[in-house]
Amino acid sequence: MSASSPPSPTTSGVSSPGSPDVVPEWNVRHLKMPTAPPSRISDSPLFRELRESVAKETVAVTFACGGSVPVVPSLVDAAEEADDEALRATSCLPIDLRWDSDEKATLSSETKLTLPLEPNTENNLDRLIKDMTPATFGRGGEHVYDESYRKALKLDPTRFSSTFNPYELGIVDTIAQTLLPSLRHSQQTRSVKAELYKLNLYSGPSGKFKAHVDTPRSPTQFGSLVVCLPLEHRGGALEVRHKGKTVTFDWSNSKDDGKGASVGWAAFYSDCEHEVLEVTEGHRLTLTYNLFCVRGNGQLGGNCPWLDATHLPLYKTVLALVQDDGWEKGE
Ligand SMILES: O=C(O)CCC(=O)C(=O)O
Ligand SMILES: [Fe+2]
Repeated sequence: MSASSPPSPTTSGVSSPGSPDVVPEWNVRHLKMPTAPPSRISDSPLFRELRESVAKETVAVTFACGGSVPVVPSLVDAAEEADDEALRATSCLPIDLRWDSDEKATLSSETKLTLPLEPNTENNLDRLIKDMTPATFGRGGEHVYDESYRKALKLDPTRFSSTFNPYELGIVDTIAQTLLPSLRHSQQTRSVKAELYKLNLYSGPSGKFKAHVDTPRSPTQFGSLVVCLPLEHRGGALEVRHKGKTVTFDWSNSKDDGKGASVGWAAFYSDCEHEVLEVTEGHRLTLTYNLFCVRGNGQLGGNCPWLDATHLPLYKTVLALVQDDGWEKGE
């Protein structure tokens, strides 16, 4: 599944009829920006910056990406109407969240939330807040809790589960194509693995995480993914910075803004400074994932211990063929 595939090749694409090994390619580095179009816009410093940025390494300027997925009560209608399976990836169902409580004798119905919040479930949100613990951060090799720097709560992934799946919605594919584009046509195939790291809650007033850079968990971690679940709040924009540029992801929302519920997401490289601005009202509830560059599955041959070849439909045919006398004699 691919949420955003590159446009088909144009004159700038490399296409070689008769040579199946050469895949037609759309690569932004092959794009020729118009040279000095006869309009005032070409003199604009912004146009010049855009031209220079595209001409340089695209990777160097695309340090973050993100989007939002509308939440709909049911997927069936929209998909049937358009008769298009791909439509399923452009919206998602309300998200169920379940967690373990330390409180004795808690009913499972009390440790479940559906987001956007269903009527009369505010008590469950209160329960979740009680069951979460203060979120620390790394300082000088230690985990510290300092509300003047980070005011948030957390739950470890061993203590909760959710129905949200960034793979199903094409978010992980989009990240791979946007943040690892240079690998798209390399001989080595690689994929992105998103590993759930935490559930975090930044509440108003004054929930925040001041400017910091995340610590990669391993040499293969290249970034982070933040997913903002549909819960009403104001403030709490995420700012991601790299080489003097800032990209802002503002997922604040309320029932009255007429926008409809959605899930916001942002991904960025590990070396980007980022900051969660103060949440002024409500609750900003997020899932965070560590993003790893992993071996892709483009080269199954010889390295696929989990695939049992004896269950492939052609196995018996090939077996019969190699056991045939004629085969051994090379006839
Ligand atoms: O919630 C966010 O937008 C970012 C959180 C963050 O920076 C972190 O958990 O390290
Ligand atoms: Fe962070």
